[in-house]
Amino acid sequence: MTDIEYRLPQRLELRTDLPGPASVALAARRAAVVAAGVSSTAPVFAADADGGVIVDVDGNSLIDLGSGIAVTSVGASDAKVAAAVAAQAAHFTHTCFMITPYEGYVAVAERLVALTPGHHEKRVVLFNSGAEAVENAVKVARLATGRQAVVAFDHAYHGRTNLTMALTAKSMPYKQNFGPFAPEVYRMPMSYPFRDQPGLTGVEAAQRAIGMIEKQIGAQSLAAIVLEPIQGEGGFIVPAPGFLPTLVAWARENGVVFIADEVQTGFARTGNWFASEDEGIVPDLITLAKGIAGGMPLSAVVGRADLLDAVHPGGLGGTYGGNPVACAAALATLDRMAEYDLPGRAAALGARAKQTLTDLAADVPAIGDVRGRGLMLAVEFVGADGITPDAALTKAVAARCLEQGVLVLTCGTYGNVIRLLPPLVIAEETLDEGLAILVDTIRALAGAQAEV
Ligand SMILES: Cc1ncc(COP(=O)(O)O)c(CNCCCC(=O)O)c1O
Repeated sequence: MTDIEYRLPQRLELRTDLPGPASVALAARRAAVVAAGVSSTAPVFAADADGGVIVDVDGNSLIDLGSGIAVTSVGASDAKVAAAVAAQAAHFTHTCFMITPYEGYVAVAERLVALTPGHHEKRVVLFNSGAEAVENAVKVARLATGRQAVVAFDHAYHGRTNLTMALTAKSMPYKQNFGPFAPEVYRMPMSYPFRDQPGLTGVEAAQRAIGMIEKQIGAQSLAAIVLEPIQGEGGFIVPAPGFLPTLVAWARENGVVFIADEVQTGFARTGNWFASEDEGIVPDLITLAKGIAGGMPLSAVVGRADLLDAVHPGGLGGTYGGNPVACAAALATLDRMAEYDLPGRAAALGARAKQTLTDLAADVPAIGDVRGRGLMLAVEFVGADGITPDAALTKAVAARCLEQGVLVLTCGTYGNVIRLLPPLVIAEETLDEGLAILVDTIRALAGAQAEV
């Protein structure tokens, strides 16, 4: 693997309690002006970040195993990305591509056409957030097919706008009391191998969903299927082999647009450029965001030219979509990902990390499942019966890791999943140190639980 140079020491160093005094003071200022609906995992405020560490305003250096939710794959201050951002901003920060276009947008589109699965003619539209990309992919599918119905799956997460809330499965905290939600969205059962009845194959799980689609909606009324190749917020659910290809084949046979939502799985996270490749599927449309631009807000819909070009001129856009500074960051980010071979790095580091967690699971009954690919890994916690979700233990593990200076995130429909999303440029030693603290914490807390 490529040696990576870092600007900050890639170490865990705690100088104060967490939060330290400067974070406490900032928290008081925050409480006076920031809406209570915006919550934060860490009780500290960032002052600097690089590679696999975040330094807070009190000088504490934390190990970051979250990447700001799978965003800072190349780190939060990569030198090439920072230079590209500064250079672009010194020329122009915005002209609005719908008013005065610029090369950066076109160059990003060219890279995405070349990088994404499939050798068919493609088109690209750029936006700002993942939800915006998903919204627009559904718009395109509905216009191009003349149909209205959209299928999403159990445990899905697609965003916080009205349509993407309708597509998202979990009510609290994403949807509760925010309705009514967009109509013509139907939810189908997912392939969730750890929780499906034993022996349900991916093909059988797909056929179960297809049967329900044909009975409840009718293929001729269905515009699109929207699915994350590995479900993120819902719990890093990796469908059984065969699930995705069976759904894609059925969609193709019935003129249904298959939208792969790779906002969280995309850009080397799972050990390939895109998780769709892991399953050998070629989506009709693919939604992208998060890792695309080194932390700058940028998202995209990439896919079949006949679908995207079916839209009338002016039908797609938005003021900031494909902002030039974000596009400059994206080009530098994609260069870095190739230079460092981040798909290969994610696969290699992820395999080692997954083995560490799998070995741990053999000793810890509270771990019901270890799953994921590349550096998108998850540990699902269960009770003594081996299946009842244990959200309390999950929360305690994450909190205890944070007290020790390791930032891990949780997720899952049942809140019982610890997920690992480290920056893909994290130093091996830093990842090993963070993993060791996570392992020791799980042993201590799960072991204590087992003795109760
Ligand atoms: C698959 C998938 N599609 C779409 C989205 C939405 O992307 P935006 O950029 O947050 O709008 C996501 C965002 N996931 C993290 C959201 C966290 C939170 O808001 O609490 C995703 O994972």
